[in-house]
Amino acid sequence: MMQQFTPQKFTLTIQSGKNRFGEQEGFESIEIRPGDTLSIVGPTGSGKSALINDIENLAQGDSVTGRRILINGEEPPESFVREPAFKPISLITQNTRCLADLSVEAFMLMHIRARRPGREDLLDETINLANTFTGEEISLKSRMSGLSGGQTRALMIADALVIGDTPILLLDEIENAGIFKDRVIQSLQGGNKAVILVTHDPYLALTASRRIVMKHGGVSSVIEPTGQEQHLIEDLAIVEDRLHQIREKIRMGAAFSSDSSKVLMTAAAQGLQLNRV
Ligand SMILES: Nc1ncnc2c1ncn2[C@@H]1O[C@H](COP(=O)(O)OP(=O)(O)OP(=O)(O)O)[C@@H](O)[C@H]1O
Repeated sequence: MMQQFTPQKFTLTIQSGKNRFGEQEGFESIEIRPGDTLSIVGPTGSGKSALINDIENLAQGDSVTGRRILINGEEPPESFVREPAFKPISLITQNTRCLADLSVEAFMLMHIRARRPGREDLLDETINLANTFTGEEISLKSRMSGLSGGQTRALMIADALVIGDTPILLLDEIENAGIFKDRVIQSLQGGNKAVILVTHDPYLALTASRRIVMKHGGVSSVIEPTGQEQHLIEDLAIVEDRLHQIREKIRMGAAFSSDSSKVLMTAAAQGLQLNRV
């Protein structure tokens, strides 16, 4: 029987370890509860994936960083790590691929039977949600192995949200995955999960409720926004929207005239000014 977690009672704690130079990290412990969003930022090689992996593997001082991950204040039982049905954490990376040569329908039903027996109704909900995340529609009859990278990620995220139902969701740089990230984030924020995402995307990084900054393989600081960044977030949303429109036009094969840039910059400037009023 699968483990059910009560969101109100679930806490994941990261206890600090050491950076690449053997120095203690810049925090003692970080507590994460369902409903929290945390972004992990930092330059290449700064230890973002290592942090995500520590959380995924529920490290107990046994990784290169020496961090420990507690569940509800205690060392989690071995079954949380080894048995997929008990694991309270889902991880989706850019490399998440499905090797099963099944139809989408058969794969999803298999997962529902393992995690949510009797809830076959979740199949449609999952596919519909996945199709809001991707521009290329996924059908129940598609082969899992034939899905594009964007379709696979869209389906895996919808699956983690609707069927997996784990209290912690880890996303490793999903912004490059050919999905509508704003829609994904909206869905993630509505749920009773904690979302921890590694990102190089300014909008995703700033909209999280806490920002973990990585340096030399360790956490150098944890920023808790005070509201001062709100204007910047609103401006970024306008810029993002313009970029999205251009990206979609390019995908559809559009070419642009020499006026396009002027029109774009004026529209963006107007948007930013309106935003200031
Ligand atoms: N605290 C640490 N002590 C020792 N080695 C570490 C530590 N943290 C990370 N490393 C090692 O440093 C290397 C780079 O770390 P990692 O892949 O996590 O960086 P990253 O920020 O995810 O990089 P990228 O942005 O390129 O994906 C890895 O080999 C990792 O095992």
